[in-house]
Amino acid sequence: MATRIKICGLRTAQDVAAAVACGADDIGLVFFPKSPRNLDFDAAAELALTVPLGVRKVGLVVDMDDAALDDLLARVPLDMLQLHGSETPERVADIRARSGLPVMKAIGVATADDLVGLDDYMAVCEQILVDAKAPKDADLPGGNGHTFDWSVLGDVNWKVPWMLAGGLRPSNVADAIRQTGAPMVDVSSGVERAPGVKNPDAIRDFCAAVRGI
Ligand SMILES: O=C(O)c1ccccc1N[C@@H]1O[C@H](COP(=O)(O)O)[C@@H](O)[C@H]1O
Repeated sequence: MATRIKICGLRTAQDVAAAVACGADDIGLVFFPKSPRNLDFDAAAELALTVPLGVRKVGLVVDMDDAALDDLLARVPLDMLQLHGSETPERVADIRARSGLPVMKAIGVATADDLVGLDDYMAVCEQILVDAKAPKDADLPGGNGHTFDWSVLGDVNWKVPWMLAGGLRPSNVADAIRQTGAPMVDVSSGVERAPGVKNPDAIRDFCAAVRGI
């Protein structure tokens, strides 16, 4: 089966067109004010109109409260939520019920210890995203371009579909897939020319590297 590709942090119609032209399956819209990829809800609603049917629009949120979440869902047509904060399994279940959308929970990984609570999350969400754990002093909990030791994923008994993220780039994504067997990959900073500014050539190279496996 073809590896599913998500390109995250798209901010313009040109970004969307580049990702779609290269065969991206999912596009990520970031709703986190500290991020250089942040979108306000009006801009996201407009951008969503440019995404063809069949390409999944994933809304990335970080510990968003119910009021903001309700507002987001009322204004932007999303197909999935990516929870990239410190949401507990109970909060993930709440958001899933409240939103009625499939939910992907991000887990930050540095060592195998970070995977200890994984079963509790797999019980309450449709999909898991494994990302590099952000450094303690980082402004962002993801989107930092850091990789992690992929070998720690070797012993995981996956009970839901999973996606690999964290420092993926055109030059390492094929190795990452070969080493981990990831069925889905996600990239943000690895296909940018500057924080929040996507590079269409890098998006093309990334997708070609994935499809070339
Ligand atoms: O991209 C962001 O700005 C971001 C902000 C807050 C949380 C997560 C964010 N991005 C996600 O982080 C991973 C890894 O990104 P990168 O490829 O290492 O830059 C990815 O899942 C993004 O969706």
